[in-house]
Amino acid sequence: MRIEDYALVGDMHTAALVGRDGSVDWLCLPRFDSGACFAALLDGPRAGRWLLAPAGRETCTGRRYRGDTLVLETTWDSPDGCVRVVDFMPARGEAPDLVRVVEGVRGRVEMRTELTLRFDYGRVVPWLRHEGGRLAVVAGPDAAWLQCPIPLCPDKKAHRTTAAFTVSAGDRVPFVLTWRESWLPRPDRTDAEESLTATERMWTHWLSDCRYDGEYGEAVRRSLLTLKALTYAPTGGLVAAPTTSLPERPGGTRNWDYRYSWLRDATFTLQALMHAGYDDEATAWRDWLLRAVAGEPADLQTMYTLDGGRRIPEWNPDWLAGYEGAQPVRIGNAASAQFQLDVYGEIMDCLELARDAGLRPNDDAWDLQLVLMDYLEGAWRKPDNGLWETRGPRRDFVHSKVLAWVAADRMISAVENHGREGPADRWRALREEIHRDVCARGYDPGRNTFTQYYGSTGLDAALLLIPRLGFLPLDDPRVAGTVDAVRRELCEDGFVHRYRSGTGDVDGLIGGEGAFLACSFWLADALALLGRREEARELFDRLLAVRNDVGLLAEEYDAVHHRQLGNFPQAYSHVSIVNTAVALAGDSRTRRARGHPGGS
Ligand SMILES: OC[C@H]1O[C@H](O[C@H]2O[C@H](CO)[C@@H](O)[C@H](O)[C@H]2O)[C@H](O)[C@@H](O)[C@@H]1O
Repeated sequence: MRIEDYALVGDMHTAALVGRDGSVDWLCLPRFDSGACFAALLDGPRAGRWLLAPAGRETCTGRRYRGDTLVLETTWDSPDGCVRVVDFMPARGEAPDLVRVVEGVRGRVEMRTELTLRFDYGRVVPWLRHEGGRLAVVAGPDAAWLQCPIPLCPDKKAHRTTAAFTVSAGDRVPFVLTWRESWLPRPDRTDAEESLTATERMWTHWLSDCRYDGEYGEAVRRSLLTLKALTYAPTGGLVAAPTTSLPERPGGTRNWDYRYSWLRDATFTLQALMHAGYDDEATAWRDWLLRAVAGEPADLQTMYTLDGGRRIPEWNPDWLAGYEGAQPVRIGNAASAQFQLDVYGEIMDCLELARDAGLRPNDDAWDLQLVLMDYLEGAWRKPDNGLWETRGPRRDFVHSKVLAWVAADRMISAVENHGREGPADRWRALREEIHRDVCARGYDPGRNTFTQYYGSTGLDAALLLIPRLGFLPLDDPRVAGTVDAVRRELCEDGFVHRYRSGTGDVDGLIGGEGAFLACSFWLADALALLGRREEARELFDRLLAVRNDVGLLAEEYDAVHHRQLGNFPQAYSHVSIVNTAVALAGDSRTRRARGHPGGS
């Protein structure tokens, strides 16, 4: 399956990817960052999957989400008959369920199912047994239970279960797979039909609070649902994506684990949620942030586990061949130990935005900001790994320094506009100093553009954020100059690359990558802010057209082969859909671009 052949179902603790062939090829249980029990995505069926489809048929003829929900309908239609599989994960009760209901629509259709559970990312082959009218699949700490009304044929040698059955028009055949710790008694039975009604109602109800009513409603609503699905309900933490190691170039090595909560990605998400009227979710994330980053400011991480934990060691499950052979597969993420200067600015920006939007105040926020700002005053000159998490030498990335400016600017704003107490004059002087430094060392007057890092002539799509961040007034020629330079030098068929990659000079990684979708949306935002709305709209429409048939986007796009690349679905990309749609609607809650305090 291509990456865009998958759709997402989830229960806000974890999520599954369902292919157009009716196979669930990715599912980590019990939460996003647990071991996968279906890892076929990264190694084919032997690593675990659950196929449920008409016998002898490959891909479906159509699929869609039911209305504004995460209930997926996959349909196979042929002259002989029509059948639908309805997939969803009910809101988490005592144990996670994946429910699949086969609906006979027309005629008679021969169906088959094949359930291959492999715990720990395909490594652990469990035992199968029948217990209490259900199939039990057990190994080590994991147990899964399958409940269905048809006879199953466990293949004890191959350690998988198959079944063949026929559905006629009007038939409904429910399957429920439930996970539980192996030492606990078997879970209560789940009523598939009741769960279906409740799940539909839950998503529809959640989305009914959406305040966006612009022309891009369908794309915004699907993106909001996706972001909600990527949020870990117990803590408010958000995964960057529910997958690991979907390559940023076919067969390449840029394969990363995104099942963690990045401060940067989540900050953008907070903006999107607030734009759409989801203040409760935004508050939950703000409070997650304050818990996660409490501690020594020098120990601030760029990403945390879903509950705010800090240890995310990176390792390779070498038994997995990788998506279409892309090696290595990575679990964990070594970028968690990097120094990324921009994160401080993103935190300050996000907390100030929360104040501007009138989110319920949190007493700890300002104390934390004071401590972080103290640290930043001494640290902003240090080279860092940048927002792209380069694994090459640390540099003085211009975007990182701009974000240090943002940190000072938002602290001053909190004093000036929200009555917070702090050394505003000192911060004003710092803001001025950073501004001067960036304009002197990070700007190429010959080409009228900011550059990627001090001393480099390369460009960086992160510079597209300059207008939105308010670092310079919108009519400053350096702003349009930078936007046009990025467009000229980093675009491929209209899609924006993060920077020129491939040689290892910047990021220490050999081999290029696709166009980065979030950056492409940032170009649309920048054009809109510069008043070039038609260009912005045209680009936005092109980007929306790249979404798959159920409205989902990965991290990157291969503009040559027209394929999605990288982890999927990616919060960064969906956040960008919401933020750009709001920018195009000219929503007043889209702050920024308000000037250039602290420099010229
Ligand atoms: O390209 C190298 C880096 O790629 C990943 O980082 C990217 O994803 C993050 C999560 O969405 C995002 O915050 C960051 O800006 C992106 O560059 C990967 O996680 C890194 O380990 C890797 O070095």
